[in-house]
Amino acid sequence: MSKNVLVTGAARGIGKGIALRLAADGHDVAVNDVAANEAELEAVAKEIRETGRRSAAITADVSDPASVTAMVAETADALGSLDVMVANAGIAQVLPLLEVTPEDWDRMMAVNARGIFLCYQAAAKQMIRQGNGGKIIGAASIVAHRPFALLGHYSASKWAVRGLTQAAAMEWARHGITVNAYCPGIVGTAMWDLIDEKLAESEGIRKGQAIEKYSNLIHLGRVSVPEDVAAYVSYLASPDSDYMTGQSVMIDGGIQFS
Ligand SMILES: NC(=O)C1=CN([C@@H]2O[C@H](COP(=O)(O)OP(=O)(O)OC[C@H]3O[C@@H](n4cnc5c(N)ncnc54)[C@H](O)[C@@H]3O)[C@@H](O)[C@H]2O)C=CC1
Ligand SMILES: CC(=O)C(C)=O
Repeated sequence: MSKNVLVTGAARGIGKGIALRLAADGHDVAVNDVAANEAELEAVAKEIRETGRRSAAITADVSDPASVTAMVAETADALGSLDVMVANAGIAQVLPLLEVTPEDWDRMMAVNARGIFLCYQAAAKQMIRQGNGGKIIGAASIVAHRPFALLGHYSASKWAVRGLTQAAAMEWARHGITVNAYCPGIVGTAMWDLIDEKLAESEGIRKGQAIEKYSNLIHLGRVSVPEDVAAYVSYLASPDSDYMTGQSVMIDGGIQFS
């Protein structure tokens, strides 16, 4: 059955992959990103419309409460309801914990923890008003289970998502809303380009070597692509996952066992 979906951080990377997969599954999909990425976001919405599904491109900063409320209202206006929220937007920063400033910490938490919380909460309020339940899905990470050195404050923000996902699942179950998170390992996106570059700088190695080093720990033998994550989100958005809530599952090629 076709559902009305909103995916944040969908101008590129994993969010774009999820938006295109959910459209291919037969859903109508509104997409969000920051205003600076409006052109790329519009291109994703156009690509979705070309598949025959409805879409809307909504620029908003997910760390801003008023913008998130407006984004959810705009999605419900454009598509008729909000049935599935994919709170995907996130940022990363490579820095030793001894050098993380309070401002670095606050920026990380503002987008990755508060932003996910605001999206979860605004979506839940909308779904409760609609009265038909819903599915809320958030971006955590393998580092929400097993932190990576030099990604300390990023890891903390993803542990926050994992805890929030469990608490929200408990509180909103009575409204028929399930809440789950996805925990990718290493996905070849702009985010990992940046991580690789910064790790290379800090370890005095060449660009490309850091991701190579981490890739050697992946039992399935390759870095993942957004489609790997999107396939799991497709399941979370489908009725097949109706009895699953509060989970933060790793899609990591087995790197967790290294
Ligand atoms: N790439 C990876 O290896 C992994 C990524 N993740 C998580 O998956 C999610 C997506 O990551 P990628 O696609 O790799 O990153 P990316 O950097 O390629 O894309 C993230 C998108 O989110 C948008 N965004 C950032 N801040 C925003 C804000 N305040 N409001 C609205 N949009 C905002 C960016 O503009 C960008 O388009 C993130 O939450 C990330 O932490 C988790 C585990 C691994
Ligand atoms: C970006 C991220 O979450 C990892 C683990 O690389």
